[in-house]
Amino acid sequence: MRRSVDEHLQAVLERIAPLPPFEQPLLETLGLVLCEDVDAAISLPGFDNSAMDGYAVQAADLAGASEDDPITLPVMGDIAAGRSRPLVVTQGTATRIMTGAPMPRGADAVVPVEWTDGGAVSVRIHRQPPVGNSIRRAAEDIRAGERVLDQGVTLGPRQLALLAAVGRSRVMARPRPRVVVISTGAELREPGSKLEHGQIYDSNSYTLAAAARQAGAIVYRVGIVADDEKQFLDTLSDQLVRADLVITTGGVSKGAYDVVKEVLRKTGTIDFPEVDMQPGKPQGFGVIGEDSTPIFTLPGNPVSAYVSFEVFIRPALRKLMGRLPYRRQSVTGVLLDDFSSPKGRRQFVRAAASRNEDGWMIRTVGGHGSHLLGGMSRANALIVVPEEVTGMRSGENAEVWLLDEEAS
Ligand SMILES: Nc1nc2c(c(=O)[nH]1)N[C@H]1C(S)=C(S)[C@@H](COP(=O)(O)OP(=O)(O)OC[C@H]3O[C@@H](n4cnc5c(N)ncnc54)[C@H](O)[C@@H]3O)O[C@H]1N2
Ligand code: MOO
Repeated sequence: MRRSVDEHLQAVLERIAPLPPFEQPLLETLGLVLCEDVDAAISLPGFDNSAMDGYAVQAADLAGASEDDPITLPVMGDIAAGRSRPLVVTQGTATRIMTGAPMPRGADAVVPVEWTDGGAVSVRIHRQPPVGNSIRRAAEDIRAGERVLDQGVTLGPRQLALLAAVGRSRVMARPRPRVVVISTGAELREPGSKLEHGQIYDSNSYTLAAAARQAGAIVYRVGIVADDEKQFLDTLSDQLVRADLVITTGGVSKGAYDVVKEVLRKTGTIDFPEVDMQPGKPQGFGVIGEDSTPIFTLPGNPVSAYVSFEVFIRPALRKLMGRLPYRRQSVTGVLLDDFSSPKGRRQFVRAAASRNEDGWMIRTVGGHGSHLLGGMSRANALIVVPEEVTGMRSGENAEVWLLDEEAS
């Protein structure tokens, strides 16, 4: 089976439904999509309060106060922030007040401490405050009952600030997808262990676990499963209970030991198309197990696995989370290198994109080989070369995806 990139992406997204929302503790919802309209239960501020450390007064008592002609008032008490018993300021008196403390009845202005001698028993004031000076009014920010957040927004630090301020400890949000990452291959060893000739360290499970976590998922990196049919199936069925999505790498091309494909083909619920792209031609996607959990079987070559994540899995994760848009931010920039591209396949070329006063400048990094991790580590972008294009030259405009940017 052959598919274009767009056909395969469409086939993937058709099988993925957003996860049902549930109520979660506030901090857990960072980066998640809010699934309720939130109306404020209280006003902000909840009461008139002081914007400054100083003295609550009746402004009329200070008419004419100046450096040359200060006015002294007796200080009747102290109001710290958090005080709930109301005080009263009567004519001809002052009360010391701290920032955020409730305004005492009778007072109509706050004199900042800088306009005074700072006295605790009596205070000498050398400037006249206008009525209302340094008072933060009840409800001037948010009115009780007002709609403060609409469902569909992605929750970030600023939105969490507001939710906490109006008293919400939990909100309805679409949860993080739980993603299981499995590497297959007899040649694979854990980083930190000793390699024999012919063995390599498993990097793909780290790439994919990190990429999925960055996309907002909770990740279980299972690590390495040897090319053994029973072990692979046992691992998979063990892991399915905690997965909203499974990713495997390796074992999907035409090798004699391509276990993943051999085993999963038998389920009949997973397609193994050749997708017209480079890298990332051998793809697998379908559903597995009682809950029809989506599973991606990515090619083992490290760059192919990573590019496949960006092209297919990141959009799938964003759909599970209900987050639009599915794609990375893409920009057009000026190419600084020449390269060729296979006809009929969409090529994703590792590149370094930087911005100067003329716009985005795009330089390719490393070679085209799907095993070249050095160049990939220096890339921050992928040049997207359309199927019909067979080469690009320095000076041409190119579309790139910025790999460190969220699209908004
Ligand atoms: N005769 C053909 N051979 C290959 C074809 C083809 O069409 N005909 N396609 C090539 C392409 S394109 C790709 S991509 C790979 C896909 O291979 P598999 O998915 O079967 O993966 P493996 O054979 O297991 O591994 C390929 C390569 O990647 C290394 N690898 C695997 N897993 C990891 C890992 N977890 N961390 C780091 N590196 C890993 C593995 O050692 C191999 O070098 O097939 C081509 N062959
Ligand atoms: O298509 Mo493979 O994924 O290029 O190296």
